[in-house]
Amino acid sequence: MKILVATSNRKKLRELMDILSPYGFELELPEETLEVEETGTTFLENAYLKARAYYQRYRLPTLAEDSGLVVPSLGGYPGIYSSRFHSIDFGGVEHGKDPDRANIKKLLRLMENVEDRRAYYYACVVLYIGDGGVFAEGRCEGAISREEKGSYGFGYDPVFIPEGYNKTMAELPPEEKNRISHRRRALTRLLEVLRWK
Ligand SMILES: O=P(O)(O)OP(=O)(O)OP(=O)(O)OC[C@H]1O[C@@H](n2cnc3c(O)ncnc32)[C@H](O)[C@@H]1O
Ligand SMILES: [Mg+2]
Repeated sequence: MKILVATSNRKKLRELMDILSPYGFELELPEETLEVEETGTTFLENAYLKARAYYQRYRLPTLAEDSGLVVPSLGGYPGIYSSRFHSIDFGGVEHGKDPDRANIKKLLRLMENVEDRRAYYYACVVLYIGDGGVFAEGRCEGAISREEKGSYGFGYDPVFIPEGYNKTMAELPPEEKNRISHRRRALTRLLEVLRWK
């Protein structure tokens, strides 16, 4: 089954493809990426906004995903703001050409004196097929380290230590991340909802 993927993040796309290709899905990138404003107040709303925007443009079954890092001791931040955390309230951090690094820098600074370092990744995936769609969510529990380590993955992976590991997500090879990630869990549930597996 051919599915359009509503994302502008190449690394996210790679992970979605690696997870879904064994199930016979052919993920296609849109000819043109759309600038979709993520104005929703939840991951689910934002995933729908992205899916719907691409569906309206291309009229193909569309998969979108909205994800982020949730840190309860920061009141849930960065949460739905994860990709642009460096630029929102309590003091921006110089963006440069590397928003992921700026986000991490800000997170570590805010957590300098925070003892409770528990955090989780969250992903909401939506398969949109016209009048509506199906969605599923997944979580990956862990904690925020005090320093960056590793170079695999993207986003907050260099400071996210998944539960049961003493390495950061960025130190785990892609196959290992894709086995335990929030993205994997959300997609597995989606396939179950679709009775695909
Ligand atoms: O909206 P699209 O175009 O799909 O791409 P995006 O990167 O903006 O994606 P999101 O809006 O869903 O924001 C997700 C952010 O959450 C963080 N994040 C999500 N999944 C992650 C993962 O597996 N590893 C590390 N950080 C992750 C990272 O900062 C992402 O930029
Ligand atoms: Mg986004």
